[in-house]
Amino acid sequence: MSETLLRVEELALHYRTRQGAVRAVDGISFDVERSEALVVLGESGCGKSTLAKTLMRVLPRNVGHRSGRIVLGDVEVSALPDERFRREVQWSRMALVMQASMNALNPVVRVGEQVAEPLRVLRGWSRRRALARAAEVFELVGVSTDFLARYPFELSGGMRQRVVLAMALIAEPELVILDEPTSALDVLTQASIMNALKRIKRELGTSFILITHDVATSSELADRVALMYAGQFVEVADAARFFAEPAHPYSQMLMASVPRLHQRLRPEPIPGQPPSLFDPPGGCRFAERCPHRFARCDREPPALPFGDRHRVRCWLHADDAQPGDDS
Ligand SMILES: Nc1ncnc2c1ncn2[C@@H]1O[C@H](COP(=O)(O)OP(=O)(O)OP(=O)(O)O)[C@@H](O)[C@H]1O
Repeated sequence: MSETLLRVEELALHYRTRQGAVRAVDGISFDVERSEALVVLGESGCGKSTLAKTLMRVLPRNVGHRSGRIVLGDVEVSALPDERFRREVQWSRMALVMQASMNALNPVVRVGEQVAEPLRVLRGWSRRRALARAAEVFELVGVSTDFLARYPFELSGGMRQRVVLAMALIAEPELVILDEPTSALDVLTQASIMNALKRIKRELGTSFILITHDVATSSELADRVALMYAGQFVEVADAARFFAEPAHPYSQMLMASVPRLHQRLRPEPIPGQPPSLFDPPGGCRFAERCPHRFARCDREPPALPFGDRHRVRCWLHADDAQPGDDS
């Protein structure tokens, strides 16, 4: 039986800047089940990293508005004070592999020690016990235990990325958030890391939120897909359904823009640019670029239910809305 691990309701995070508020995450709701991988797709700047950082509470100082509920298991983690969140949730129940974190390993500390560190800090384990556990996790992510005593500069990019993944997994969190974990790597290394993630999901029952702009790689792991646009999720659906029959016009155009082998039609780029997050348009945020725009798009569409666990933020899918309808 499936069981909800993470429930996010109306999450919003705006940054304060001299030019005004940047509405990087603006009313996002979704859930993730145990042992499920949700892939968050979206163009650069749409708010994907901000979503990850908001969930994990690793935010810069210039946070303006923050609201919404985050429930992990049966704990409303968004209501916990920082200190309790750090002690009880961060890294132990929910871990984050930040964008480019493989380049942020400490250059003067052996990688085994770095991976073992969270167990020493969070659980007070001895160095020896923590290193023994680090060796197990190295095997899980496909790094030979011979590498435990090496320094980061002695490892390839792919190996460093696996080490960072091991660090996220060491305390056996129920949820791991990965922000563009393979974008700097070659395709074979990407595929091998995706396979390791699939195995971990199956064997440990870990849930993943994988953030990426790479449709092809993400399809390997995805059970569900959320497509983000200008701070909002425009569609959330089962992966098979999303890839075969995307419902939102942006999803359809995104899928048509992905080059495929054996495809007769040429991939079509999406014309135009996403709106500014300083002052996003009042109606549908995709309307400017949408070939199906009609009068109702001047009003902001809600995330409309469209079958089981499928939501689409588009008036075309409101039962009573049709193109040509001026209401
Ligand atoms: N600390 C900050 N202060 C102000 N604005 C910020 C800050 N961090 C990010 N932004 C802005 O918030 C928006 C969302 O950024 P974010 O990094 O979350 O997007 P992204 O989808 O992860 O992009 P990418 O794929 O390029 O990393 C962008 O307009 C970005 O310029």
